[in-house]
Amino acid sequence: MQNISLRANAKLNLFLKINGITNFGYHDMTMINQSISLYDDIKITKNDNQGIKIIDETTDIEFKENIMYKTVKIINDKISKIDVDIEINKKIPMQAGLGGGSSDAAAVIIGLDHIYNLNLSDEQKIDIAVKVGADVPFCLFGGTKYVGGIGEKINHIKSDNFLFIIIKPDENMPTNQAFMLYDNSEKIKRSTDFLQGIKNIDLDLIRKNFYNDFEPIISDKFSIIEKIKSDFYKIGASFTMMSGSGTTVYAIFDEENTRQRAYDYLKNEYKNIFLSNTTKSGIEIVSFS
Ligand SMILES: C[C@](O)(CO)[C@H](O)COP(=O)(O)OP(=O)(O)OC[C@H]1O[C@@H](n2ccc(N)nc2=O)[C@H](O)[C@@H]1O
Ligand SMILES: Nc1ncnc2c1ncn2[C@@H]1O[C@H](COP(=O)(O)OP(=O)(O)OP(=O)(O)O)[C@@H](O)[C@H]1O
Repeated sequence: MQNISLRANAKLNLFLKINGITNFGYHDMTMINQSISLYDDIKITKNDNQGIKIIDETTDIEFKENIMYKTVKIINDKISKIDVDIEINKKIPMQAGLGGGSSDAAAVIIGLDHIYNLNLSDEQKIDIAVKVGADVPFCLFGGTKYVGGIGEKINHIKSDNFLFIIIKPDENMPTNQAFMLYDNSEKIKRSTDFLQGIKNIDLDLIRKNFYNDFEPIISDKFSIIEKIKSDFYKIGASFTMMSGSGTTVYAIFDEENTRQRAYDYLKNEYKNIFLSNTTKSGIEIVSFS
């Protein structure tokens, strides 16, 4: 195999609780994550001993700063010599709580495993993934997952197919700063007890019990979060919440008609607005040769 094209799907956090700080400074989390049909296109092509090249005309990220470069380097240094050109067409908004960079990294792990016949086990993939970023293990699998630890404990759960609208406001929120704001804030006591034994995620459960510990803190900083939520509810959303460390806000709609009407209306006010559905995996292989 000489090349492989993949879709790296974004994620939404349907539920996010921060349990505390671990010994090495990262946070222990309880999350329910969902991969969605908003994706970056990635093409990996073997080159002839030309090293690692990232071809990206869609962002200003310096190529050695790209999370995909870091990912290839880990595999190159620990597992097998890698010489590839990686082309990316970036469509997932950045610093958004959508796990875009993490999904690109996961696509690189899966793509290299295929074209270099590395035969990596799930454990080996997770091991590489967690070195790159806390959200990368989830992105390797995607679908609907109960995620624990700093992001490396992944368990499958069933869920409905949800109809989303996603709005990314102009404001950005770097993840490390969001955790710092959380650490310095007054904590709201929350419980994850109700999650014990849950086998199926449906809209009713989400509406009654789900929350995101980052939401009140990031909403305090950016009033646009509450404005988007209020606009979503006014136009018929069944549930709306901020994703991850922000600033993206998503809404779930019961009916396709209501969602389409809401989208047609809200797109006049918000330029980064996306219709999106659930996907069963985080990374999809489109073609190879
Ligand atoms: C907020 C979430 O996006 C929710 O899905 C993730 O927990 C964050 O995952 P991520 O962006 O892949 O995180 P990383 O790139 O590994 O880390 C960015 C920064 O977030 C903080 N961080 C991240 C994950 C975690 N469990 N505890 C942390 O404290 C660390 O300060 C780190 O420097
Ligand atoms: N391939 C990439 N895609 C996106 N960001 C990248 C990439 N490589 C490096 N980065 C850097 O990582 C930063 C944020 O990454 P990303 O978009 O994954 O975060 P996010 O949207 O906050 O997601 P989350 O908080 O859910 O992990 C960007 O500002 C950018 O500088």
